[in-house]
Amino acid sequence: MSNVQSKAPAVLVLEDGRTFRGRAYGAEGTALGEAVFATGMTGYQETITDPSYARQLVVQTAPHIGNTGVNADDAESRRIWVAGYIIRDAARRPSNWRSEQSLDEQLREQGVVGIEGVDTRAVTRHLRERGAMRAGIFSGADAALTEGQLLEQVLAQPSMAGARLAEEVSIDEAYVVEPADHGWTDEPVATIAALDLGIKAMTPKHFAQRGVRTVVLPAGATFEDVVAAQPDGVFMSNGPGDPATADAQVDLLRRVLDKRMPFFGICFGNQILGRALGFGTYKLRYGHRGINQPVLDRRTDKVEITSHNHGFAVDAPLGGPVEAPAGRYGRVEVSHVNLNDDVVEGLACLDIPAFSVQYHPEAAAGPHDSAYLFDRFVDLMQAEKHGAGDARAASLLDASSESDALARAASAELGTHGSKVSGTQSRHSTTSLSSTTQEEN
Ligand SMILES: NC(=O)CC[C@H](N)C(=O)O
Repeated sequence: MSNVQSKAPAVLVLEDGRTFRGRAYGAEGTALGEAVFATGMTGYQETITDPSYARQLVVQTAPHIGNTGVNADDAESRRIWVAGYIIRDAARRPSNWRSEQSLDEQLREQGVVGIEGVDTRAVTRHLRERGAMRAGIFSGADAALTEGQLLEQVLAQPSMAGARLAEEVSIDEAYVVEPADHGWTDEPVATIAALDLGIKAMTPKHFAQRGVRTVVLPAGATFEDVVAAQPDGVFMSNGPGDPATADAQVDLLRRVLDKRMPFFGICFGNQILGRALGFGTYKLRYGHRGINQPVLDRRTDKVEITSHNHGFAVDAPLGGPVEAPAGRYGRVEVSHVNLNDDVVEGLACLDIPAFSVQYHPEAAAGPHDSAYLFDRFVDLMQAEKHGAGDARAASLLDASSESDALARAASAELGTHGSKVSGTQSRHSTTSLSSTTQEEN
């Protein structure tokens, strides 16, 4: 097997000077990016092909990687996007009936530098304490330089804060995903314009399975492009980089909201809605990346186990509804909260048809608990189309008056949860939703 031959030395260098030695995995050379850890026990192929990981060196906490190989169906986009890959034990031999290639081969083919044989638990603990940071993987001849020289390269790269990357991973030409492509046999129920900021393939699939046509537009699409798709609703996807740089998309979304077009956003899309409504965003210390994050839907009081990949979050108040700081969109409330650290995981507007979540209802990989959000968007578009928008707003209002009570009940229960660890990432650690942490992840 090709990965058995690959034993050149490799080193991971973090920006604070800590180094970890291992062996080359995938392509040999240099990879620079932000070191982050992902806790999913499955789904490595979906992880590496998620465009939101652009310019990141991903540490997998699952110790065995590559066991089931890779195949064309499970890729979430057209290529691998992680800038580098850090693992403990590489499978010597993929074993699965769906496997078409080994992961090691595919990383080589696409020129992605990795490192194996690293104590990924130690790397993860370090990043958890010190925060995600700039790093480099150097293998083969590149690993022969002195640690000082390698560190210099690590420090010469820009940091993730301030990075504008969505345009780099997006498409050049619009395309359409038809419901019929995914088994829908009736007439389409709606059309949406979806801004590809790093969209995952599973997202339009979810829409298609509900009868929705998705017109996927490049990240730089204008309001006129959106209108030309004649959409019943607008969607903004997940994507890499710092949401503070997404001014063009924030402006576009404001025009969408001004026209009262129904809106749904996922991850980067949630951060853009947050900004359009007038909230700020901030960088989390180490972020949420994995497939087992507990999130409370405050409208239903249900806890979902969810898929995450974000390093930034919206800075919005966790209490009841507030007037959107931007002034012209009425009231908004935090609809979803992460139960590990109180980070804002969703926003719901009460007076306009718009909502979003910070996590990944499309899963891929991950649990399917949150797929109801796609149904919620279809319902929202139908309600607007049939002039039932006011009734919808009223029903949201009812739900929101319940949500304080729900949050209090959740808080009482969480009080017995016994948190002990340093460092929540949230700006809201003193609020009523308790101060639990990310210990279990
Ligand atoms: N998956 C995403 O959309 C991530 C959004 C943003 N790049 C963040 O890290 O928070």
